[in-house]
Amino acid sequence: MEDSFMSHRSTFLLPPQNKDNTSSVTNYALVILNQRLPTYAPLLWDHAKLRVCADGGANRLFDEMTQLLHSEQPSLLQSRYKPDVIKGDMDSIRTEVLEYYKKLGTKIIDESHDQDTTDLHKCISYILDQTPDIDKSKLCILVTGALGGRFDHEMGNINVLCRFSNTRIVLLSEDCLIHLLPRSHCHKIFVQSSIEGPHCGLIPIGMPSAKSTTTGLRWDLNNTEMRFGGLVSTSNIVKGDIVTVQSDSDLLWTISIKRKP
Ligand SMILES: Nc1ncnc2c1ncn2[C@@H]1O[C@H](COP(=O)(O)OP(=O)(O)OP(=O)(O)O)[C@@H](O)[C@H]1O
Ligand SMILES: Cc1ncc(C[n+]2csc(CCO)c2C)c(N)n1
Repeated sequence: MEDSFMSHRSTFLLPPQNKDNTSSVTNYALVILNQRLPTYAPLLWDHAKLRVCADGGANRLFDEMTQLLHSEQPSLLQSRYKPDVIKGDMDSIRTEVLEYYKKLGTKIIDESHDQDTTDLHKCISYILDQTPDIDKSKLCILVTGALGGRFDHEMGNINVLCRFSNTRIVLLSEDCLIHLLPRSHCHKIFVQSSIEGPHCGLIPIGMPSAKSTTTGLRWDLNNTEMRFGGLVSTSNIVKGDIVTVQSDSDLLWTISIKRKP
């Protein structure tokens, strides 16, 4: 039974040398969206093997990484933190930023002809195209700037979780993270209490869930129904280091991220 659990660990919020070798994820990719970079962005950058900016996300990398790491010269930092790819409809990236990264060798993919998918969707498609099938189960895509800000963008970003429900994708803000718990699995969430929690939530997405069962929460669900207009589990609290979740519907898991003192 143990093997049928899908495990989740936010080790990407810990320095890479603290990474535990038991994790099923060995390959992180980073997508930077067009919202303020979180203070822990340099950490995510270090974990990632592939770094992609969604259109105006490149402006954030260019302007804000230097503010987060003020120990070094801005120009040095700008050339060190070079994205592998910038992809999107290119209506938000500044010309000077585009030219700067192009000169450094960043691949630029202009998809302004596609006005039916979001820049995040375009970036996820690119990362999946680059990942051999055999490696897809070890891939986890971290997305900064995905929450807070414009509500239509937030919902578009959550829709990407549903559209790519077979891919591990974590949406991040300064204050919390969100990912999908597909109904196909029982889930074991290893809470890294030094950096996340205790506030958390479980939210049915797309359809009501007739039966969800959890362990490890202050207000556990016990074959409980959740639906919008009825009960959804917000403002819950993790009790210990492991939370388990089982449901007949896909659920969103969200947990707070602790601010550095
Ligand atoms: N305020 C926000 N809240 C949440 N996500 C955002 C926000 N702003 C941008 N994003 C994300 O960053 C991506 C790139 O942002 P960018 O501003 O380049 O998008 P855009 O295509 O120009 O958006 P729009 O044309 O709707 O303003 C968006 O596709 C979205 O996923
Ligand atoms: C029904 C419908 N609603 C909205 C859009 C607009 N839209 C959705 S994604 C996107 C690209 C943003 O970078 C744009 C402009 C559409 N095409 N179809």
